Amino acid sequence: MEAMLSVNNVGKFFKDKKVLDQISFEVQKGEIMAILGPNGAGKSTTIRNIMGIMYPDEGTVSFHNRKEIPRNKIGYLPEERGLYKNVKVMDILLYLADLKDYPLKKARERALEYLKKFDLEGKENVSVEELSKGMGQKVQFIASVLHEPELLILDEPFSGLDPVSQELFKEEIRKLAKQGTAILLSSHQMNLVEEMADRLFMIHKGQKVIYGTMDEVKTQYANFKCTIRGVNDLAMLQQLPDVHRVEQNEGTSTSVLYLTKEVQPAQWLKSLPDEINIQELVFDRITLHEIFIDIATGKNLVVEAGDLDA
Ligand SMILES: Nc1ncnc2c1ncn2[C@@H]1O[C@H](COP(=O)(O)OP(=O)(O)OP(=O)(O)O)[C@@H](O)[C@H]1O
Repeated sequence: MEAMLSVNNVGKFFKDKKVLDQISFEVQKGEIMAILGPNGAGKSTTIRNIMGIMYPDEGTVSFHNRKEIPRNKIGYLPEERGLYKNVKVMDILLYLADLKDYPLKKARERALEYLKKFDLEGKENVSVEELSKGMGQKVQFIASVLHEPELLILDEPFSGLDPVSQELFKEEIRKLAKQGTAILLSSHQMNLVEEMADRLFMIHKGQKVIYGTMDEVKTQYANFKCTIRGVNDLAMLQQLPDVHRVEQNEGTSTSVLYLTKEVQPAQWLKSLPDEINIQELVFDRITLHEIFIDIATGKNLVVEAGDLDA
């Protein structure tokens, strides 16, 4: 795979506080790479260092192995939304495309296609201030991709979108990756990340905690869990083999049994005692959402953490 963007041992200080420490990852051509982490973990600072809004105190950022980051090859949807208010939609799109040296005729054609695709047909002469929040976000997304960037950085692209618009964005992001765009996606919506990302980098307190493909992360970090509906005694469940932790929510008859890494699913299921009350049983792995909460809170659902050497 071809690395479009390489972040190498990046460190960043704000006064005496080190907010990024030895951050290294790559974004490859045609992949969706997610950058995740709790609030204040360092995601935006990482992105700002990539975008040249600020510069790393340690380490390097390179694009196609070159230190010069060509701005016209990058598309960026920042977390802070906001386009010039008193300008027509098409005018702002063409202005931004022109800043990226993109041919205007082609930009206009692509803008009209995108407006149609995002249900904004006929809005090209509407002033940006007349758009709803979601519509404004769609226009800003269009602005970030209009010039056919090789690397697209999307900071919380789904926030504030209705489910239909989320689907449109998802579809478009997947399509761009398929066409070869390298995509760096920052999002707190774990279900969407789980669905979309090929690889992920998780940062916590400015340091790497997970880096690998979604499959590797699931296999290595997402231990199995078994959800049983049925009235059962907590102590009995806790004594079952390979049970790491049991959660029972008050007022429901559902128990979630978190299992150890070594568990053999088929053997474990066979070993369940006859007296256990099972109305429903689901056996699956913990979700990315649970992995995230585990790391952010130290809840210890994930038994081991480290590098996947992806
Ligand atoms: N301009 C700044 N001056 C001083 N400290 C800063 C500055 N920008 C960010 N920080 C600090 O750097 C750390 C990382 O912040 P950053 O905004 O990168 O986190 P984040 O992962 O993007 O969080 P969120 O999910 O809340 O957007 C935080 O401790 C934050 O307080």
